[in-house]
This record gives sequence, structure tokens and C-alpha cells, in this order.
Amino acid sequence: MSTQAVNVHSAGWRDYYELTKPRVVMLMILTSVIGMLLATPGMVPLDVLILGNLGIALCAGAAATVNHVVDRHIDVKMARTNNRPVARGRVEPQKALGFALFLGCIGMTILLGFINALTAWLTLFSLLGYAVIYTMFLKRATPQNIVIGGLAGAAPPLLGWVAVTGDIHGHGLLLALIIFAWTPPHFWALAVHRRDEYAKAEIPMLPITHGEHYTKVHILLYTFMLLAVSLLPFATAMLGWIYLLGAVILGLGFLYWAVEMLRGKNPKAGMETFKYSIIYLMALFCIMLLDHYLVALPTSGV
Ligand code: HEM
Ligand SMILES: CC(C)=CCC/C(C)=C/CC/C(C)=C/COP(=O)(O)OP(=O)(O)O
Repeated sequence: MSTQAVNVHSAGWRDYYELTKPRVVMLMILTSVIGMLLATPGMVPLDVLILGNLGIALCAGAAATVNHVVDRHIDVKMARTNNRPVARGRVEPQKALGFALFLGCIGMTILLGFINALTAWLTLFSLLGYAVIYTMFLKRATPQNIVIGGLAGAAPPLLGWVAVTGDIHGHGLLLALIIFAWTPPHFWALAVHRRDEYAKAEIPMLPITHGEHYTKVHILLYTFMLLAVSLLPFATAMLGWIYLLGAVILGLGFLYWAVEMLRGKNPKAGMETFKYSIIYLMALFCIMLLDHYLVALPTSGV
């Protein structure tokens, strides 16, 4: 049997793992872990840390799996996604949906049984926000799809916060707001780079409906907004000087790439901006943690 035939007909655990969009979920979990640690001056109880993040990750993986099923006819048309397990036929849609249901039920049971109801319901809203509202409706309907859909992806640090404290605090919301402002430059940079593929799949992403220049201007505007929003944890005394310095340097780096895109002289700028966006978010949240333990807690007298 040829390798191609094996690829097409047999599903392995790797295919099921891929359905969960593991690298995206890992970054989300980094933000929810940090959301938990920022929520308290003390140490987060180990069961909340482990079970809370497990529950959130399983629900995010369930949402990602539904996205693979719903988008299979689109995914098969784009080079970036055409080897995905459901699009390629290695995993049948019903089996993938069963897998999503399994992950979602375990995730919700963990959150309801061991964390708290508010975290569980907010996680379910995020799951449905991405799997149903974004994937089934917004993605196909409007170039603002990812701006609105970004609310679901922005939730993890807030979910982490609520898992620890049991209520929604302004500081937790601020963390989600940062990811909300980050999502458009994160995604549109890639969409500019992959414009032709989205056009082929007839998805109304901003570079297709409004053109590349318009998209690049909006990337720059959102990057300014992101820089401003990222200063709020300092302005509200949630975090201190180390964070301020980190947020400014990382934000200026993002602005550099957004301007590079707009100048249009560097053909790799779109992909570089996309890659930078991931490093940016990872680094920003790590610096929050550093600041929390080195500056914010010691000066608050805890
Ligand atoms: C509606 C919101 C979002 C949209 C539309 C979006 C879009 C995308 C797309 C299309 C890719 C695929 C790039 C590729 O396959 O080359 C991607 C990759 C990625 N995204 Fe997002 N994203 C969103 C939100 C998020 C959030 C909230 C996070 C984490 C907090 C995140 C983290 C990542 C990471 C880590 C990757 C790289 C994955 C890899 O290397 O396989 N994204 N994003
Ligand atoms: C419970 C919880 C926290 C839920 C969050 C769910 C989640 C995994 C969101 C991911 C966001 C994302 C990768 C969007 C891209 O989808 P796309 O379909 O536009 O991109 P694609 O073409 O790569 O599939």
C-alpha cells in the first residue's frame, strides 16, 4: 500500500491530537495559567491549577475539533489546511464530532465538579462562541468575523482568573481585552500572506473584501490600540515597572512589523508579523508573571 493510501484511509492518535489545534491551545493555556497566578498574591491550589487548566484545554480542544468538521470543505481548498484529518478523510466527520463531544463533556464535568460553575459556563460560552458563532456563521458572513470571534479566543486568562477567585474582576477582564485587541493583527497578518487561498475558498476575510492596503492600515490601527490597552495593567496598578518596560518594548516591536507591512517593501513582512504576534503574546504574559512576583507583590506589602 502506498504512503498516500495509508494517509487517506487510516486515522491514528496523531490525527485526533491534531484536531485539537494543540499549539493554539497550548498558548491559550499559558495565558490561563498566568491568569490564575495573577489572580492571587499566594500560590494557586494545585488542584485548581491542574484541573482548571485541564478542563479549559479539553473544552478548547473540543471547539477546535468542531471547527475541523464544519470547515472541512473549506480546508480542503487551501494549501495550508488541505492535509487536515477531516478534510483529507482520515477521520470521518461523525467520529470527529463524537471525539469533540467526549472532550467537551469531560472538560465541563471537571470544571463543574472540581472548579466552579461560573468558570464552567464561561468556558462553555467560549466553546460555543468559537465552534458555533465564529465557525458556522461569522467566518462565512463578514470580514469582521475574527474581531467578534476573537472574544472566544480572548477568554482563557479570564477563565483562569475566575477559576481561582470565583468571580469576574476588572483585572481579569483586562487580560482578555489585551488578547481581544491582539487577535486582528495576529490573524490579518496571516490573511494578507494567504490572501489568494482565502479568495479560492471564498471566505470573506478583510484582505479579500477590502483589499490589502485597507487591511494593513487596520493592522497598524489595532496594533496602536493593543499598545495602549497593554499599558492598562500598569495604569491600574495591577502590575509594575518591569511589566511597563516589557509591554512598551514588545509593543514597539509589533509596531515595527505593522509599519513594515504597510510600507510594502519586505515580501516576508506578513508572515514575520504573524510569527512575531505569537512571540509577543507569549512574552507579554511571561513578563506579567515576572512583574507579579518581583514588583507588584513585594511593593504591595504582601
Ligand atoms: C478568532 C481568533 C483567531 C483567529 C482567527 C486565529 C487564526 C489563526 C490561524 C489561521 C492560524 C494558523 C496559521 C497556520 O496554520 O500557519 C493561527 C495560528 C496560531 N494561533 Fe491563532 N487565531 C485566533 C486566536 C488565537 C488565540 C486567542 C491564540 C492564543 C492565545 C492563538 C494562537 C495561535 C498560535 C500559537 C498559532 C500557531 C499554531 C501553529 O504553529 O501550529 N490564536 N491562528
Ligand atoms: C473554550 C475556549 C477557550 C475556546 C477557544 C477555542 C479556540 C481553540 C479558538 C482558536 C482560535 C483560532 C485558532 C481561530 C482560527 O480559526 P480558523 O477556522 O479561522 O482558522 P483555520 O483556517 O486555521 O482553521
